[in-house]
This record gives sequence, C-alpha cells and structure tokens, in this order.
Amino acid sequence: MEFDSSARTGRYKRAAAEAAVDRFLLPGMRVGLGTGSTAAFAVRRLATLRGQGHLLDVLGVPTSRATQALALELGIPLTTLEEHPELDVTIDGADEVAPDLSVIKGGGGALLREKIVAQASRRVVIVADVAKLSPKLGTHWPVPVEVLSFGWRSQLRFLESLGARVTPRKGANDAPFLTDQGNLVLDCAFGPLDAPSTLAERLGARAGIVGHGLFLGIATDLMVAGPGGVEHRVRPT
Ligand SMILES: O=C[C@H](O)[C@H](O)[C@H](O)COP(=O)(O)O
Repeated sequence: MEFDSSARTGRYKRAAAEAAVDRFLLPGMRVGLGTGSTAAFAVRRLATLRGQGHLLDVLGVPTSRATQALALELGIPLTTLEEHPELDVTIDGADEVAPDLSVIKGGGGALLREKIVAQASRRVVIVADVAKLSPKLGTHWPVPVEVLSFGWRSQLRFLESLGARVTPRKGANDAPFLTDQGNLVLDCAFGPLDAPSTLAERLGARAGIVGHGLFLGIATDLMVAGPGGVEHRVRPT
C-alpha cells in the first residue's frame, strides 16, 4: 500500500529522529529533549533503547510540559538545568530550516524553553523531514513571538511596524493559546527574511517580548530525512 503524504512525512520524521538518537546519544550524557511530533520520535527511541538495556544512565531535560509528560510516561529519568546547567546534546525539531542551519521553531509554542535548553547544550541536533528545508527563513512559516499578556497589543503594533502580518495564536475553543509560562504567542508572517539577525536583535531589545522562534547560530547539526534516506549536515563554518 502506498503511503499518503502525511504518513510519508511521519516516516521521515521518525527516521531522522531515530538516526539522531543512535548517532549522538552516548552513555552518561545529559540530554535536552525537544518538543513536537518529530522530537517525540527521539524520546520514544531513547525509551526503546533503554528497554534494551542501553543508555540507562542518560538523563533528560524536557523542553515543555508535554515532553516532560511523555518522558515520564516512558520511564526516562529526568533532571533540570538547575541540577545540570550544561547539557551534552539536545535533539529537537524545527518548523523551517535554512541552509546555514538557522531555524524557525515554536509551532508548538515551546520556543522559549527550547531555546534556553538549546543554548545550554554543547551540541544541538535538529531533526526534520525534507519538507522543512527552505532557502530562506520566513518563506513557509511565520516567526512565533512570545509576549507577556501585559501590553500585548502594543507588541502587536510594534511587530506590524517591523513589517509582519500578525496573528494572535489561538488554543482550544478559540481561547488565546498560552505557553507553558502563561504567555501569549503572536505568529508573525514576514515573508522570506533577508536579514534574520537584524530582526532577532530588534525582537530581543523590546520589553514585553520574552522570546522568539528565530534560532540563529544555535543548531550545530541537522538530521534530515527524505526519499533518499537520512542525511547528516553540519552547520557551515
Ligand atoms: O514549539 C514547538 C517546537 O519548536 C517544534 O519542535 C516544532 O514546532 C516542530 O514540530 P514538529 O516536529 O511537530 O513538526
């Protein structure tokens, strides 16, 4: 039976995530556990290997409550950045990946914790299916911006002044989506970004914006899966 495209995408996500776990996780490591459907395959792979007696002393730091719940359900021992402020590696998904391995993240709203965990990691491995590859960030995906609810409409105006078409993210029953920190997310469609680092600086300098989904110079490796199998790419120097 032929896979439909979503089944194919799921197969690629799984292949990339499992290959990353097999390649990068070693005994004794402290590991950032990403969020989203692709990263969940990595968490499940770690659990499977543990079930076979491997990587039993690996400790995970989850990047969201959802990942924490999944890891606990699968019996993966967890720690925190308070106990282990430096991690060996993080494996996480992405929404859009540019050729220099800069990425947009936050489709699931976990961008802030994901960035904190990634920046605490010596190595950051992005796992993705080929559909996530893009010539320029912003081509296919908006930049999620996490804002405090206090003054959020002022942030919306500010983001529009930077050229974005802004959509406040909705959660269940059309209620505002809230992050694990209780903040709002404004999805900002800028179109293809010629200078993502300039945008990141502007977002970073604005009070009330607590995080954004531009991960620039953070990913060290990419495991990307498609019809030809899984390919490992390293961030160009
Ligand atoms: O907030 C969510 C994360 O950044 C995800 O890693 C990202 O949205 C990719 O998710 P998925 O693997 O489900 O496509």
